[in-house]
Amino acid sequence: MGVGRRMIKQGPPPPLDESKITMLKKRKAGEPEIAPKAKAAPAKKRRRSDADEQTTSKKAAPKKSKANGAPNGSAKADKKKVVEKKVAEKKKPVPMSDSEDEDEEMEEMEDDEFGDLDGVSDGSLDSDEGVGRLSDLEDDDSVIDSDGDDHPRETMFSDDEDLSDAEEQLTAANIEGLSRKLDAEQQAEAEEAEQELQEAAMQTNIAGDRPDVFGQDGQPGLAPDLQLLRQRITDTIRILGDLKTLGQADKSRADYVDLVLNDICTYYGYTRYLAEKLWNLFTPMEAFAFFEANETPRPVVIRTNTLRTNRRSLAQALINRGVVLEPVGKWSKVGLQVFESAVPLGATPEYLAGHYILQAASSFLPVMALAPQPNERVLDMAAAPGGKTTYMSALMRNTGTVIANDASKPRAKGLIGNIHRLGCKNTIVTNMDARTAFPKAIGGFDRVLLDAPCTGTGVISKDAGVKTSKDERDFLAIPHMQRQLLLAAIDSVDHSSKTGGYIVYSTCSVTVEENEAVVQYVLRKRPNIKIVDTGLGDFGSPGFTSYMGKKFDAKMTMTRRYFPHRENVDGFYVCKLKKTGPTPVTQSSTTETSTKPGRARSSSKTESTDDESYDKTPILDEDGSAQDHEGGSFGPFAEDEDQERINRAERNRLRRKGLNPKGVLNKPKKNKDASALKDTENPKEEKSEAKKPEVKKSEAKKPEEKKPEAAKKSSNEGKGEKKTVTKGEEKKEKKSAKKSAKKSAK
Ligand SMILES: C[S@@+](CC[C@H](N)C(=O)[O-])C[C@H]1O[C@@H](n2cnc3c(N)ncnc32)[C@H](O)[C@@H]1O
Repeated sequence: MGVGRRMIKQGPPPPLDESKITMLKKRKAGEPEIAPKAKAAPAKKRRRSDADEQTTSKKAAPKKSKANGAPNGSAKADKKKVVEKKVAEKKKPVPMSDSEDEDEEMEEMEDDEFGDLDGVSDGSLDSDEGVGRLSDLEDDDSVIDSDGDDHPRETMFSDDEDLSDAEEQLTAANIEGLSRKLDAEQQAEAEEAEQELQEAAMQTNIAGDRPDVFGQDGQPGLAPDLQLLRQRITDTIRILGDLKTLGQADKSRADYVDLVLNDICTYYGYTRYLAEKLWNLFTPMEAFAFFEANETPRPVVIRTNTLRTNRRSLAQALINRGVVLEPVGKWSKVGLQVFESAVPLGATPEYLAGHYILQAASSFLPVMALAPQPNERVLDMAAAPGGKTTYMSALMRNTGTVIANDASKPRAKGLIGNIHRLGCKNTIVTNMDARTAFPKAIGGFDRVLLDAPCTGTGVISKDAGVKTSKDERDFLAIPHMQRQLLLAAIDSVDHSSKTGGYIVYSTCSVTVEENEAVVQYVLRKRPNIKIVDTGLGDFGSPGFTSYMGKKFDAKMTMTRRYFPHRENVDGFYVCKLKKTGPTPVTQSSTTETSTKPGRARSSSKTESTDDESYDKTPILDEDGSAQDHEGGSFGPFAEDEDQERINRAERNRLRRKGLNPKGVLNKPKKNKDASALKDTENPKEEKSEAKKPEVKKSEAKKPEEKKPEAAKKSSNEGKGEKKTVTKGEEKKEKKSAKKSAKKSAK
C-alpha cells in the first residue's frame, strides 16, 4: 500500500499554516531551520524502553531524512505535536448533532454515533509487545469496556473505549508503524506546504511576472511535455485568478478557460464535456485541486461490523497481523483507516469471519444520516454490494427488517454474500427495478435509503474510466432515473411512522444534475417532503443553492457535499428528507394506502400524472416478455399470480438448460410441481396425455427432451392415432402396457 496522500487523515483539511510556508521558504533559501517544538517539548510519556526507541529510530531515521531532511529530534517533536493535537481535538466537542425533532431514542443513538470515540491508535508488526500491553489495557479498570453488561447499547456499539489509554497503548504497541505513518504524514504535509507555496505563488502578483501561455504567435500550440503542460495549466489558472493584471489585452477569459480546459483534457485524460462540467463546479484554483486529487487514491478504510466485534478488538487483531491503522476520524466510531498492511485485507480470518468490511469512508455518511433505529422497517432501494445495508443492519442491532433491493442480479448475489458474511439476520434481499417495484410491491417503510446509481464523478480516483465514458446522454438519462427512484423512495415511506418517516438520497457523484437538481425536482413534485439536517455536522460542505443561473431551495444548504480535495474522501452527496404527509393520489406513482406489511393493498393502478415519475418502459422477463406491472391488487398472497410467476421461472430455467419446458413439465409422476404447472398451462393436453399408458408416455417423453421438434411431431402423431384406435386395439395396447409395466417393475 502506498503512502503519501493516502496517509492523510480523513477529515476537513487543517487551515493553512503560514509557518510551514515560512519554513519551506527558509529551507529553499538555505537558511537553518528551527524546530521550536522539538526544542521546547521534552518527551512527556514514554511507553517504550530506550532500547526499543533506538531500534525504532534506526529504522525510521533514513526515511525521515529522505522525507524532509528533519533530524530525529524534530520527528519526535512532531510526533508529540500530533499526539498533543489529538488530545486537544478530543477536548473539543464533536460538532455533530441532529437538530431534527426526532424522538429521544434517536438523539441518543446519534449522539453515540457521533460520540467522542476515537480510541485506537496506530499499529505495527511489533505484536508481542503490543499484545502484552493491550491485555494490560483490558485488565485496566480505568478503561471503559463497552462489553459491560450494564450498557447493552454500548455493548452493541462497542467503540466506547477510553480514548487516551487505548490510543497510547496501541501507539506503544505499534510504535514502528506509527513512526512510519508520522514520516509519511510529515512528507504529505511538506508536499501540501509545497503545493500551498505554489498556489500562493500563483496568486502573487509580481510585477513583470506575467506568464505568456499563448506563445509568441498568440496560439497555444502543443505543450512540449507533460511537465510544461502542467506548468501551463497552473500559469493559466494563476492568470484566471487575476485576469486584469496578468491577462493579455487581446485575450478574453473565455480564451484562457478554453486553453486550460484543453490542457486539463490532455494532461489528465478527460473528455472535454466532462472536464467542463467539473470545472464549472469550482473556482479555477479549486478545480485544479479537484483534478489533482482524482489522480491519487483515497485512504483505505474498513468498517467494524459491530454485529460481530468491536473496533478495539478488531484493531488489536489486525495490528497483530501487521496492519497499521488508526480510527478514521472523529466523525465515525466504527471506521479504521489502514495505512499499511502485511496481509491482504480481503482475506484475513477477521475479514472472512465478517468482523469488518472494506468500505469507503464517504459510504458511511448516508447511513449515519439515515440513522435507522432498532425494530424499524427500512428499505435500501439500490443496495448491492451491501456496504450500507450491512451498516444499517448493524445500527439496528439485527432487529426490525431491512429490505435490500438491487436491480442487478449478479450484484444482488454479492449483496447476499456480504449479508451472510457479516451476520445480518434482519435483512431480506429482493431483485427488482425499484422505480416500479416500490411502493407497489411493498411500502410503508420507516426509512428509505436511496444510494442511487450515478455517473461516479466522485470516484474517478477509483475508476478512471469515468473520465472518458460519461457523455451528455448519461447526464440526461441517469438524473432521469435518479428522479424516478427518488419519487418511488418518497412514496414508499410511511409519513406517519412514529420513529422515522425519513428518506436519504445519496450519490457518489459531484455534479449538480445528479444531486441538488434531483432534490429540487422532487421537492416540486412532492409537496409532502422537506429537506432536513443530515446530522452530519460540519463535516463536508453545504449543497448549492444556485448553479449556473438555476436557483434551488434555500434549505439545500442542509444537504452535504464531500470532495476528494477537501475532505480526502470520495466525492459524495447526501440529502435527508422528511415526509410530512401522504403523497396526493394524483401524484403518486402507485396508491399509497395500506402499505403496512401483511395488509392487502388497494389497487395500485393509480398511474402518475407525471410522465417523469412513472417509468413506462416495460421491464422484460428473461424470456423477453413484458411483466405485468399494471393492474391487480397487492394482497397478502396472490396465489394464481404467484403460481404463474413460478411457472414462468421454471420454464425459463429449463430453457436455459436447453430443455423444452413442455416436454419436461408434462411428466406428471416425475415432477409433482410440474404436473401442477401443467394444470394451469394446458389442461386439455394433460387430460389426453393421462389417457395414454404410463410406460409409453415416459418412453415418448425422453426423446422429446432432446429433440423438441421431433417430439412435437410424434406427440401430434400420437394424438392423430388416437382418434382411429379401435376397441380391440385399445385392449391390446392396455395388455402390452401392463406387460411392460411389470417388466419395468421387475
Ligand atoms: C451506487 S450503487 C449502490 C451501492 C450500495 N448502496 C452500497 O453501499 O454497497 C447503485 C446500485 O443501484 C443498482 N440499480 C441501478 N438501477 C436500479 C434500479 N432501477 N432499481 C434498483 N437498483 C438499481 C445498481 O445495480 C447498483 O448496484
